[in-house]
Amino acid sequence: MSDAQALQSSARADSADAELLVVHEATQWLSHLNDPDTVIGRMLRLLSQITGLNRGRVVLPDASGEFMEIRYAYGLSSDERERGRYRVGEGVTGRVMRTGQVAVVQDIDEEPVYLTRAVERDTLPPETVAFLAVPILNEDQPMGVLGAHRIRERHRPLHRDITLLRIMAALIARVLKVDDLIREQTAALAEENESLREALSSNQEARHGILGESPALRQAFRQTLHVSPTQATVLLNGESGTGKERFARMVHLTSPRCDGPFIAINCAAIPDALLESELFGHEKGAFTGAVSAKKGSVELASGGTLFLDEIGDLAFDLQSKLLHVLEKQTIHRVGGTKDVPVDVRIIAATHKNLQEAVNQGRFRIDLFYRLNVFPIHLPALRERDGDVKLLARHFLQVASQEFDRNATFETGVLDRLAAYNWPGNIRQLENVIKRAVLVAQNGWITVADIELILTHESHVTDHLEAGGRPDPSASTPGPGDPAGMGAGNTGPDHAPSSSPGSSPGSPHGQPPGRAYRWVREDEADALLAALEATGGNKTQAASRLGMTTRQFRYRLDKLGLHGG
Ligand SMILES: Nc1ncnc2c1ncn2[C@@H]1O[C@H](COP(=O)(O)OP(=O)(O)OP(=O)(O)O)[C@@H](O)[C@H]1O
Repeated sequence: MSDAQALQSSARADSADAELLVVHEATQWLSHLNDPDTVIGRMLRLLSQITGLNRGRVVLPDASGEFMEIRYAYGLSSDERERGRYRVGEGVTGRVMRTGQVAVVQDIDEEPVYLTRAVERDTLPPETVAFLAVPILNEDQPMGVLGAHRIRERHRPLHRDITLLRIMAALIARVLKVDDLIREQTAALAEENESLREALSSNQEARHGILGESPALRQAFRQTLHVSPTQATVLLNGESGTGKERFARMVHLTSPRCDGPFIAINCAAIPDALLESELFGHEKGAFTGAVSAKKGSVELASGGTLFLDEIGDLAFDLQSKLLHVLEKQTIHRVGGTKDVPVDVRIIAATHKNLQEAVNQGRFRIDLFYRLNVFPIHLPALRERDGDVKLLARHFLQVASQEFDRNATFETGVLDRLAAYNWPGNIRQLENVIKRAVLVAQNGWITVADIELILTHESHVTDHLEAGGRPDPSASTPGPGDPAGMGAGNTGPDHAPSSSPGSSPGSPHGQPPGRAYRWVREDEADALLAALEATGGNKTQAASRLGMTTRQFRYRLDKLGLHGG
């Protein structure tokens, strides 16, 4: 039966019929339990329209449990609803909530406990008005109050109205209980959903070898996932060893170009004269030694992604040529006469403040704008709250497997590691853990082992600082990579003489803004011992010392050792 039909019927109904009608209708709506606004709203409307119990309201405790507020009502304005706020125990409604007993106020004008707070007296009929309030009970405990006004001079006996209100309160209790249950379950599902989403996203991070829970890292991760599906050029900025290449690979692997090539070039590692042909290729006979034509990295990366590390070190004339690639998607091979079309996405990285390099006239502003379309800052390890311990545990596991050891951190080691400043960031931490695994006695990495390694690290730092350094424009506040024996930047990849950014004023002819670790005489023993232990296998010996084979060879060479 519709509400309108119910109303028509009410005109004919005597008082008993009216009660039955209300109860019958109310139970019909219980199938809409998941919508308490509608169900309770309709119940209150029926009470008013059929039985004359007016301005019905359901008053429930708020989140504090100390106050009650009108949550559902019929015939009250929004102002009146808002005013209907009572402390538990206060007024008639508050008392019903506290005692769990029915309250009958025969004449609201005569009852001092009645507050006249929600509905002002002059908005009510002039004749005597009664107020009835019944508890809404959940297993005998009041969970709220149902109240309504009643004109006292009427034919329906009071006790029948009270009974009707009690029945309605019982039905409302059901509705509210189900609503609570739905809310609880929805919150639990939302929480589960959130943790699944988190797990999924950290799985994705793990899949790309990027570990870390710190907000700073997760922000960089989110930005990366946001930009990767597009074709936008990305500029990664962060100190050495913060994972710029890792992130560049992730952009590629999560982009539509993932099936194409990923080519990485370190602009600081290749002399200017070679870098042009390395990037753009050359034609046969373009220069002495160009015995055949060769494609450059930009061409080789066509259909995929080109990662240009240390872009701040790119020589000025090459900056123009790179700009040309970005603008025209064509390249010009050295010694060539025609433009070759390419389809490449560029990701650049720098540890320098490029904006400052632009201000100082060392970097083209137009190229800067082209590259800086979507900058992502990779936080230094010391800015990644909690990540040192997480990464240390990870590298311990990796190094233990690599060196076939079963190493464990002694208590206190993780705290010591977390307190260190890590100027060489994740690469430095990785190398420190490798070395710790190698020196560990009986499988225990002690605080003393770590102290020793970190002291060595600090000496390297001091050495670098004493040797002069950082370009004030560098974003790196400390030495770029004092990562000790295995420092990734040491060696031919970063040979000072090969840097196009070398400045005559920089110490040892190092490129500005980057600190390099020099090969130390006292490393000779360690190199030879590693060689001996691995039967002369340089790859394994390098790995024992946490270096690449190239770095290992470079050191042997510099120290005049030939290692068999
Ligand atoms: N979030 C990470 N989780 C685990 N390993 C990481 C993470 N970030 C970087 N690494 C590791 O740290 C080392 C340095 O990373 P990467 O070479 O990407 O740094 P980079 O910023 O490009 O350094 P550089 O500027 O010196 O080239 C690598 O061995 C890399 O695998």
